[in-house]
Amino acid sequence: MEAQVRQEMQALISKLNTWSQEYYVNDQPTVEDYVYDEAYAKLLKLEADYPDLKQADSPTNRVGGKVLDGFAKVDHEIPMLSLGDVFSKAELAEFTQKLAENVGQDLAYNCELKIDGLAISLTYEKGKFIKGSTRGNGLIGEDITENLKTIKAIPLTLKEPVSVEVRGECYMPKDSFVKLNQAREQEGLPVFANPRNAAAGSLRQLDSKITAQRNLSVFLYYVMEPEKFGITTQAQALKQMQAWGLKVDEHAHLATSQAEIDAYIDQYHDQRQELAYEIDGIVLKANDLTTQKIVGNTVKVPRWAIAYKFPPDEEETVVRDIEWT
Ligand SMILES: NC(=O)c1c(N)nc(OC2CCCC2)nc1O[C@@H]1CCC[C@@H]1O
Repeated sequence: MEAQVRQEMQALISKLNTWSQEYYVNDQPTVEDYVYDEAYAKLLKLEADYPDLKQADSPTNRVGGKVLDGFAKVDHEIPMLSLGDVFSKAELAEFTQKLAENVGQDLAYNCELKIDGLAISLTYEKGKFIKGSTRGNGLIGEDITENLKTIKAIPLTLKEPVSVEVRGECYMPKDSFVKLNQAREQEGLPVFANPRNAAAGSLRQLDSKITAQRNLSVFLYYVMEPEKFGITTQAQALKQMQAWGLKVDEHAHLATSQAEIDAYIDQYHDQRQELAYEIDGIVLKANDLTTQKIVGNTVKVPRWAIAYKFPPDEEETVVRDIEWT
């Protein structure tokens, strides 16, 4: 009997985890929501009837029971760096010009959208998600593992049993942000100023059941110790993370000229309204990881990457310029 129940549980878990990966990571669902919900309810019932048969990678483990009374601190052995900013294509060209002179050759740059969220770190041990934290001040962050486990875009188990730390951005999609603020207005609660603040507030909940309701998502953009996995470029790092089952923004583009970089900026400055999430610019990274190592970092930011920030939207400045007497 037990073996049969365990088998039924494992069948449900693998279907639910596959459907979750398709919907939340690949954004390509293959079943309707009610199919997922029915299977999830069946699994919950089985786990209630046979609690000691509950499996470790069951999706029901995503929403923990306990409410924390604080967040433990996490030491980032390798600091979580920030990014230097430029605000014009001219400044950006200066940056790439200087870097090319410094390195003695023209570089290929991996262009990525700059997701307007908050930086997080995820640690997997033999493919299992075991710890997640905020960037904090770059050296010390907060352990928010319980809250990150509720985010369905973060797989609890990778497709390969690798032990790796990855870093990325946690964000709240635009439509979730609008719905959340409408609900808060209904309840007479203060609304969030922007999706970034809403994501930060949602990740800092001591009760992970609240985080679970906030529809957060993530994009991963960094593999720690890439040489351990034979990764030699940033483009390859993104591909490898996707192969492991991690969510990576598909808008990245490898540019080999300033013209290509400028075209990428124009493309996404225009298209950003259509994106399901807010971006505040683009991030340029020297694609070759050996070059990154040679160029190195300052205390706060890498010398091999830069953020180009979009100018604030026109309508915003118009509002700001009006004398509100
Ligand atoms: N917000 C982003 O989309 C983003 C990105 N696509 N790529 C990076 O690369 C890191 C790697 C080393 C230093 C910056 N950082 C990003 O955001 C930074 C992280 C910390 C402050 C910014 O949010």
